[in-house]
Amino acid sequence: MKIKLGENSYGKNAVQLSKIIRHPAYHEFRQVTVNVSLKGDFDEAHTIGDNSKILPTDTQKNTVYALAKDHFKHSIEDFALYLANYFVTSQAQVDEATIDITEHLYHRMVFDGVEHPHAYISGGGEKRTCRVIKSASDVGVQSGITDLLILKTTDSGFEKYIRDKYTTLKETADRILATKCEIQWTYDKLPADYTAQFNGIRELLLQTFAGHKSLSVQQTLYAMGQAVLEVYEGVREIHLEMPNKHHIPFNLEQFDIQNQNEIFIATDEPYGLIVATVTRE
Ligand SMILES: O=c1[nH]c(=O)c2[nH]c(=O)[nH]c2[nH]1
Repeated sequence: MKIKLGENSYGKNAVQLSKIIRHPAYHEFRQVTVNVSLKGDFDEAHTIGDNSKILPTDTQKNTVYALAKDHFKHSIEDFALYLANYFVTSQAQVDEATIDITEHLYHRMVFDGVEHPHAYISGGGEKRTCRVIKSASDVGVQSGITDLLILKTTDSGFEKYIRDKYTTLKETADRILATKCEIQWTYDKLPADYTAQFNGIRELLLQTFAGHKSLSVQQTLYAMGQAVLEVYEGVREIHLEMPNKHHIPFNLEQFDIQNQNEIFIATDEPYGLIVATVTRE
């Protein structure tokens, strides 16, 4: 029986890096989680235990910290591009490097309308993400947002769906729409300023969600993706995952109280999960 090694990669996951950028009048604080993954000529490490082409994952982790000193100044995409390029160009046996970065967001505290110079508050659970895949001849960049928890209290319904013998769901023309989005997009044209474009896309996603008269999560998801592709010509496609975080009207009639769409029970599980990629023809 012939056995051979299939596709393989290795690297360091969950490298936790914080950085202070010290300006004279204020500090910038950044906190990121970095994953490094390398593909290349690593067959013999697997088949005969020859580690001569293995850059230890411990060294990969150290490299992230060392390069952050001078090269993590702007967007996570810029830093990921630098790291990926470093691993591909400095290690002959590495054919492809994948760098995933998740940025934990903080905002400067604001007192009487003035930003504090060095005190921060968490931006909530929302995180900015990117993935760079770099080979000698090619580079792919993906940007995104995860754990973006958004909710609207009206302009959402769900009606006229299939009804069969197992259907118990009541139709509603006015429900809470809540979701925790995970969104990624890829580029036909890489932006000069990833952060400016990220902020613009995030705002447009939120505006579309807020303004949409939703007949379903599916329709709102598509409208959000469509808006981004219409406004940002350099974006190739956008992938959205939107769990339906149900808030179900609570039965107050059992206490002879009328529930006029005011009191709900939030249920975490099970939850609907709506997923789509919106792309260009
Ligand atoms: O927006 C929705 N889409 C569905 O597919 C679905 N299914 C369901 O039970 N509720 C909802 N809501």
